[in-house]
Amino acid sequence: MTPAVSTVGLTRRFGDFTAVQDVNLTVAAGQFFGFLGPNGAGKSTTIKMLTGLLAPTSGTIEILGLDATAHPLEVKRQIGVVPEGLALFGRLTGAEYLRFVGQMYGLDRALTVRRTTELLEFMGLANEPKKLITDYSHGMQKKIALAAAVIHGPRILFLDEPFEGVDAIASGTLKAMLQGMIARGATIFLTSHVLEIVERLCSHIAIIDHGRLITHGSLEELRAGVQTAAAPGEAPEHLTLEEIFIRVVGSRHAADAPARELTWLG
Ligand SMILES: Nc1ncnc2c1ncn2[C@@H]1O[C@H](COP(=O)(O)OP(=O)(O)OP(=O)(O)O)[C@@H](O)[C@H]1O
Repeated sequence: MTPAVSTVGLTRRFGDFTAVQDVNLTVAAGQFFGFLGPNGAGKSTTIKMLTGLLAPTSGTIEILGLDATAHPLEVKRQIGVVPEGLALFGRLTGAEYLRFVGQMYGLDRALTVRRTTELLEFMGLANEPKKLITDYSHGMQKKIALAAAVIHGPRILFLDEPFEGVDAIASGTLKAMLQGMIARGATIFLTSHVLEIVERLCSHIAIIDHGRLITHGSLEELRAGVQTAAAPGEAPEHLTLEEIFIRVVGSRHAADAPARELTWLG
């Protein structure tokens, strides 16, 4: 089956600095994929390239079998994105913004209006219809960005830190929505530092560090990769994703860790 996302040698430089280096990544269609890494590892830069917000320096990207550079519009029709910086139109109300986005995707007016109403209610944003997006709280802005990313029914959803700043109740609703999309055959590509959520939602994981992909596979494969051999008769350790992440990434950073005590603090 054609992968949802496939990159070969994906690289992005900013001047002399290489933010993403030679990344070969495959995400099968229908996967709930978690893209992890420490701060500054290259996650947002990679998502921006996959979604056409940033040009790669070199390498290729295929989205659902389409070359993303050669077919940018076809690709954009199939994907939804909640980028790092959200990029909303603050002077519009939530409803105005969703109607605008729906029409940009070519949905007819009646469908756009229907989905706008459904999405605002679903996200708990229907109570203050006159409020401008610029006056939304951070969590509300995340929700309207997510609503805009799904209004056209994308086959792949790219989410950069979707749960950051979203309250527990809304986060439960969002998780249910994402799981529903997966059940109906969509692919979700997600970055998050909340590893507990990633562990609960994602079946496949990649970890990037200093711009390079360091591991890539199902959660079970990652677990097996770092598992210490169990003694005969002893059950193998059941490592959480957080423990796996710390073992894989932490060991690479141990050498450059600063002194662990701030003696002037009390
Ligand atoms: N426009 C830019 N110009 C120069 N450097 C950049 C630019 N964008 C990103 N970088 C650098 O590229 C590296 C990767 O950044 P990126 O935002 O992709 O990291 P990230 O993994 O998303 O981090 P975080 O988890 O902190 O959001 C960082 O060192 C960052 O400073």
